[in-house]
Amino acid sequence: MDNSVAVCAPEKPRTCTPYYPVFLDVRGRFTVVVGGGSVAERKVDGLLKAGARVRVVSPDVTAGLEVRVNEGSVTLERRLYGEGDLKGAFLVYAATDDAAINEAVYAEAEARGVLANVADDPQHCNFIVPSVARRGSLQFAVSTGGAAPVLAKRLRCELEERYSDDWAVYTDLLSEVRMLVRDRISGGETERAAVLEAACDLGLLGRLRAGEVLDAESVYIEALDAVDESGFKAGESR
Ligand SMILES: C[C@@]1(CC(=O)O)c2cc3[nH]c(cc4nc(cc5[nH]c(cc(n2)[C@H]1CCC(=O)O)[C@@](C)(CC(=O)O)[C@@H]5CCC(=O)O)C(CC(=O)O)=C4CCC(=O)O)c(CCC(=O)O)c3CC(=O)O
Ligand SMILES: NC(=O)C1=CN([C@@H]2O[C@H](COP(=O)(O)OP(=O)(O)OC[C@H]3O[C@@H](n4cnc5c(N)ncnc54)[C@H](O)[C@@H]3O)[C@@H](O)[C@H]2O)C=CC1
Repeated sequence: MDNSVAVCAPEKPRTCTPYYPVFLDVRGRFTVVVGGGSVAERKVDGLLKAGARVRVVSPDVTAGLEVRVNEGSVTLERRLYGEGDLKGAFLVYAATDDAAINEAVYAEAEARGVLANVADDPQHCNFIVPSVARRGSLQFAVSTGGAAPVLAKRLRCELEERYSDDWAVYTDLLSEVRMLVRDRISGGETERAAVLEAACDLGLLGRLRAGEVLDAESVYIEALDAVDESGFKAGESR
């Protein structure tokens, strides 16, 4: 596999920024979205799904955002953006239809050392927003590095079709098995990984779909047996 850093051809600089992907914990964090159109609404929805506190600054908002405001999940400053609006923000989104305002929002964010996303200008984004498919703890975030957002969306839709909701149940089950492995297997990472790999080879998803009731304890034992059979010493006291 080629691990080299993407090198931009000078004539095509924007399509090959080597973005660094992360999953941020924004629960309870204060975020500001400037603008109230459909793009702002999409960014707000993503933030709410992740548990952020959201303030929207915009003289008008979409019907969808109005619902969010009325139900109390978003606070709205129903006015134009003014310098100082980003104070205390953890993340900032500039999503107005006015390029000069978006630029001013970016400049204030920069001055405050806050990460900013600018909807109409990938060159002035500290981060871009991926297309996301969620299945409980399992998340797929797709980015084209700003090259073709519609492709990111297409791939997200394909992932949603390919990975049904039972993947969330399967992921939770593996998480519980992992807790048991961590508590009980005294060996090193290699021993623990072997049991967890074995758990992944038990066809659990198909069995869950077939209606089998599986609990972490029984899966743990089964995985341990599979490892024992393969001759590996898990170093565990059962
Ligand atoms: C760089 C980035 C910055 C950012 O927004 O973070 C950016 C930038 C721009 N998008 C533009 C247009 C469109 N964007 C979408 C859709 C989405 N755009 C999203 C992200 C991103 N868009 C970031 C890069 C993501 C990546 O790496 O690929 C998604 C994934 C996530 C989200 O927004 O939540 C979400 C799909 C969510 C989903 O459904 O899964 C559609 C389609 C649609 O709306 O159905 C169109 C119309 C078609 C078209 O023009 O391509 C324009 C031109 C504006 C103009 O011409 O005025 C710019 C500006 C520019 O490229 O210069
Ligand atoms: N990144 C992305 O995913 C996409 C980006 N875009 C770009 O995003 C921008 C916004 O797109 P839409 O939501 O469709 O636009 P829109 O025209 O529906 O909404 C713009 C919003 O900004 C508000 N606004 C305007 N001036 C303001 C100010 N000074 N202070 C606060 N709010 C202000 C308006 O009241 C309105 O609510 C456009 O520049 C568009 O080119 C468009 C499509 C996708």
